[in-house]
Amino acid sequence: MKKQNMNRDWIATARTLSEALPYLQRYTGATVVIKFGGHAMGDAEQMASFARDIVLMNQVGVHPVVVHGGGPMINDLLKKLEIKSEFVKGKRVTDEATMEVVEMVLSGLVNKRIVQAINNQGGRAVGISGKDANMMVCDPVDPALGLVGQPVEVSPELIHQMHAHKIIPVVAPLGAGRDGETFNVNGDTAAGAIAAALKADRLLLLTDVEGVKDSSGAVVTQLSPDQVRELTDSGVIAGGMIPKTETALEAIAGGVRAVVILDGRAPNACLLELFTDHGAGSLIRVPFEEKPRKM
Ligand SMILES: Nc1ncnc2c1ncn2[C@@H]1O[C@H](COP(=O)(O)OP(=O)(O)O)[C@@H](O)[C@H]1O
Ligand SMILES: CC(=O)N[C@@H](CCC(=O)OP(=O)(O)O)C(=O)O
Repeated sequence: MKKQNMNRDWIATARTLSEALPYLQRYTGATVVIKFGGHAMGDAEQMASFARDIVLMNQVGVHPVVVHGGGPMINDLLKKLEIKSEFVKGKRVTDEATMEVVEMVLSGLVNKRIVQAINNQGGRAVGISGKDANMMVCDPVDPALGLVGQPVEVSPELIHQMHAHKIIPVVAPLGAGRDGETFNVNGDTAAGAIAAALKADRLLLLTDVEGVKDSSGAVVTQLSPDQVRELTDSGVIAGGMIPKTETALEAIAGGVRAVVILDGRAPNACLLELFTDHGAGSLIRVPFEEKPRKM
């Protein structure tokens, strides 16, 4: 690279850092829940990049909570074990044999991989599931789905304690039943319920598309709950995007300030969203008189 170009890069980097100041100030002390979906996890490098963003966020005073998925990893192990699995409206029909695999993969493999990635970047992450300290108590969603749980009581105390001890919680989406059962909870649903219990400032749903797309395929950068309902009713929001936008609406109704659906595979997606003028993905919140979304 020519010396002149290198200087230009450094100047751009310094400008980005300088422009981050108001955002750093805005998010100091804020609680940000990040749902890290199985499709967003990618390879070791993407995992390391995600972990670095989380550690940086924490370093500048944000209280992050990572809630993860792991659907593709559960599918892989079920396939190896020759256990058939099917989904109804985005939720896995979960019998006892499937539940054992789900817990093994989510609380074991996936949770520990994320914890280790964050700790490798200098963070202090501890892995838990919604069962720990009875944090997320669930009822069955529908008898036809077996052990799929709907969170009915989320107690944020354990997470507050972890933050007070400068620990980054990494939460596997499993719930405790009232009769000692273990429930499989959709990762988006779990993240929304936890974000609502914490009255989080932001819920970031990391997925494998740039954001919510309209009928022409363009990403909509800002949406009100009413616009989300219109896009769902007209069938533009479909498939795996439905649980995400449903989660967004429920989280907002539950006291979360705003929800962003963004591409977790994009480098530094979380930092771009929180700390730059650009933002990323689709921001969903109740509209109020304010300057337009940063873009
Ligand atoms: N209007 C829409 N805008 C964006 N994506 C949509 C839309 N409708 C459906 N989708 C689909 O939703 C998918 C995201 O859901 P999913 O694959 O379940 O994500 P994850 O595994 O990250 O939880 C996208 O890859 C896309 O195919
Ligand atoms: C009830 C239900 O469907 N649970 C999900 C939990 C994992 C998940 O949500 O993973 P992603 O976020 O990667 O899709 C499942 O069994 O696949």
